[in-house]
Amino acid sequence: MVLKLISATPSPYARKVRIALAEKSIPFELVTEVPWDRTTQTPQYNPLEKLPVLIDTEAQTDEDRSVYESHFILDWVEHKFPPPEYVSLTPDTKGDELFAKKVQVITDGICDACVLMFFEKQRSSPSEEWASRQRRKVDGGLKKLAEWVGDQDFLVGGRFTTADIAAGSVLGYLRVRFAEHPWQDLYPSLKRYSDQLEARTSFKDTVPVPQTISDKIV
Ligand SMILES: N[C@@H](CCC(=O)N[C@@H](CS(=O)(=O)O)C(=O)NCC(=O)O)C(=O)O
Repeated sequence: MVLKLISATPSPYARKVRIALAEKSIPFELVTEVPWDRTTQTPQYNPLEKLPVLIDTEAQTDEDRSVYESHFILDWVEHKFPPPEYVSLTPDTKGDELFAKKVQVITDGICDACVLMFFEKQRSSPSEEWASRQRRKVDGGLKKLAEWVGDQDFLVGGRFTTADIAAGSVLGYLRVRFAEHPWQDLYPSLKRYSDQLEARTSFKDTVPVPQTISDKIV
């Protein structure tokens, strides 16, 4: 199977997929773009016009060719590349597996609120109410994440799983996109947890980088 990933340098959602593929030693071609620029390829592969999109270049049908929505891409990768040939990123018990999906609900929700805040700030007259509503979601999500992490090294089952990929990706995104957010002072153990994840090769190789958006968006 020859895989191509459409990604963007700051994307916390795409970073999840890049980390998962790296941790499972699955080779892929990385295509980096800006999904808001008119040159984006995403509409060819995702009706929602969002990245990341994982493309199975050898698929027999268009339907099978594109995999989109980061949490689903992670499930798809785990399904298509199972143990023992590939490292498992899925927790061992059904209960832990369900919890790992719940973690992604919170982490993706924090990312979604960050993206909405980012674009609200681009508007000629940003709504303070709207921005503070999104900020509450970020703060509430981080509080929950800190509660779940506690003083553990991994979120579930005592080993590295998709839950840690999702949590590490959103914390790494905050470091770059919302450096002024005081989460590292508020939650020292969450900072310890994030620092430890950022030391993994798969994280070192995928640190988010801001992008330049050429076209008008909002
Ligand atoms: N829920 C989606 C969110 C993906 C998403 O919002 N991607 C952004 C890029 S980034 O925010 O991740 O950098 C995008 O393609 N936005 C284009 C658009 O929304 O039209 C996922 O988990 O994959």
